Amino acid sequence: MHFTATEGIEVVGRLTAESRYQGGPGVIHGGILTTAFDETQGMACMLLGTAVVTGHLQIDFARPIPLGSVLEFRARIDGMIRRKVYTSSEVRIVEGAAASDEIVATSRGLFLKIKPEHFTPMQEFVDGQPTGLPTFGDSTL
Ligand SMILES: CCCCCCCCCCCCCCCC(=O)SCCNC(=O)CCNC(=O)[C@H](O)C(C)(C)COP(=O)(O)OP(=O)(O)OC[C@H]1O[C@@H](n2cnc3c(N)ncnc32)[C@H](O)[C@@H]1OP(=O)(O)O
Repeated sequence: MHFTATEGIEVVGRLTAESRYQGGPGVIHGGILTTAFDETQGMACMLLGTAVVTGHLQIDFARPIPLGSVLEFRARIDGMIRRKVYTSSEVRIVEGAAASDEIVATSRGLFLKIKPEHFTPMQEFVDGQPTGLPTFGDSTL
């Protein structure tokens, strides 16, 4: 996914529901949608200039999303208390047969600010090369 910062602490990202993302027949898998929300809300947190990890994420799947749809995610920071960053996000189908202004799924997530050394104990278990800290704009999904 590629992300763009908009006004305030908000980001927008797009994802095409490709065939390999199928869950039920003809529709996107809920886990893929959940991952995309995680990525989008994590990217919103990056606007704070600090690393975070997801502590809690809850998704409401409001409508089935047909494969082939282009999805637009919007995420923002709702508030911060100590290391806790509260975020929310919603997604619409912006291209494809089911495109409309209707929100098809929503998400709320709690992210925790961490220090980079959070990942140090895990590095020796990585299968392959760790990719390092991400920069704002692109994620691996
Ligand atoms: C270095 C760069 C990294 C990446 C930079 C961003 C990159 C962006 C790019 C794209 C975006 C990617 C986005 C994907 C991001 C993942 O997918 S990360 C992978 C999935 N998440 C994890 O692996 C996290 C695993 N869990 C943990 O490591 C630890 O549980 C945590 C989350 C760090 C918290 O542990 P801790 O630091 O010991 O925190 P702790 O002191 O217990 O609690 C602090 C506060 O948080 C609250 N809290 C903690 N956990 C929870 C919870 N689950 N529910 C509710 N409250 C909680 C506590 O109650 C406490 O509250 P207060 O007392 O302050 O009121």
